[in-house]
Amino acid sequence: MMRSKVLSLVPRATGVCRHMSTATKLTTVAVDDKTGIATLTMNRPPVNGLNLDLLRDLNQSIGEVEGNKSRGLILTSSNPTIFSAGLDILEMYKPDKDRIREFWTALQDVWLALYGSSVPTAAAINGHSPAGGCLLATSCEYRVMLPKFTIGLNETKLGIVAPKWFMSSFLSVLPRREAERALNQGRMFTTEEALSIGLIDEVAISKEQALDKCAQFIGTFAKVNPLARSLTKQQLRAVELQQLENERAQDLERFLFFVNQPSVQKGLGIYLESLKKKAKN
Ligand SMILES: CCCCCCCC/C=C\C/C=C/C(=O)SCCNC(=O)CCNC(=O)[C@H](O)C(C)(C)COP(=O)(O)OP(=O)(O)OC[C@H]1O[C@@H](n2cnc3c(N)ncnc32)[C@H](O)[C@@H]1OP(=O)(O)O
Repeated sequence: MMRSKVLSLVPRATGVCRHMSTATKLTTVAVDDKTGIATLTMNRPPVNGLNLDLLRDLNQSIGEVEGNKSRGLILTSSNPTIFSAGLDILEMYKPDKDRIREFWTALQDVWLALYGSSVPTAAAINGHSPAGGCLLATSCEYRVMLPKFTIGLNETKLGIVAPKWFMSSFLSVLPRREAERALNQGRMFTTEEALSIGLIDEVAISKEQALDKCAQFIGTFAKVNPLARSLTKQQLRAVELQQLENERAQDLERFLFFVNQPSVQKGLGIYLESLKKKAKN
């Protein structure tokens, strides 16, 4: 059955996959007709850096999945080695004063939409997932990761501070003691370490297997009343969601103040240079 504007038909392992009405370019949403599960794929080369445009497209795609009665949402990446490199540092380094406000507001929107999503969510982490990438993954209810990649909130290593709501997502997954230590250290975990600490739920040997495992997780809710499930999830997440809703304006001002500090700008510049040098070698 056609559930939205259909742009193309692509066969997948589980059923016929319909590409939904994503007029956007940096994300795609494909709904499996058999399972009813939507796969939201980030596609912003080279590293899925979360810039304003990708954040806007993510927002639109999450909204689309909420609106099209999908049974669940799987978040993944079209890049074979990177889930997301986190926030695009170019948005924060020597920023345009209007754009950076829109950027942070769009990031808040994405977190509120994903962490507060009414459908079951899972991340197929098919590559590295630092900082903002880890935020996206930990906003989902389940995580399956491929071997030999890294995940974590490395902000302190960059001389920046993860905002409270980044920490909320992290704390919804990890025990407090582990989360506190990892945040203070800015620690990046290998796939194997992430599994042993509980930061991810399963390891998969391929992206296809990761998507299948995420679909299996979403399938565990098949016999649960959808309204009861979604209200339960929302009650469990309400405190953190409400806190950001209440403090959005202050959170934005705190971010702007912090990111515009000369020492922070200097640190971001040095970090960007080191990434570029690494890329050249
Ligand atoms: C008191 C309360 C105050 C609150 C204030 C809040 C302030 C804090 C604000 C925000 C929190 C920040 C969150 C973040 O997400 S910051 C971003 C953190 N991300 C990283 O540290 C990842 C950096 N990247 C990497 O480690 C690697 O690139 C990789 C592992 C993701 C991929 O490696 P590889 O495949 O080898 O690719 P390259 O390194 O060669 O990179 C290719 C290309 O892409 C550029 N690039 C990589 N990451 C980023 C990025 N995050 N932003 C912008 N650009 C990036 C890299 O420079 C290369 O560019 P090129 O040389 O031009 O090709």
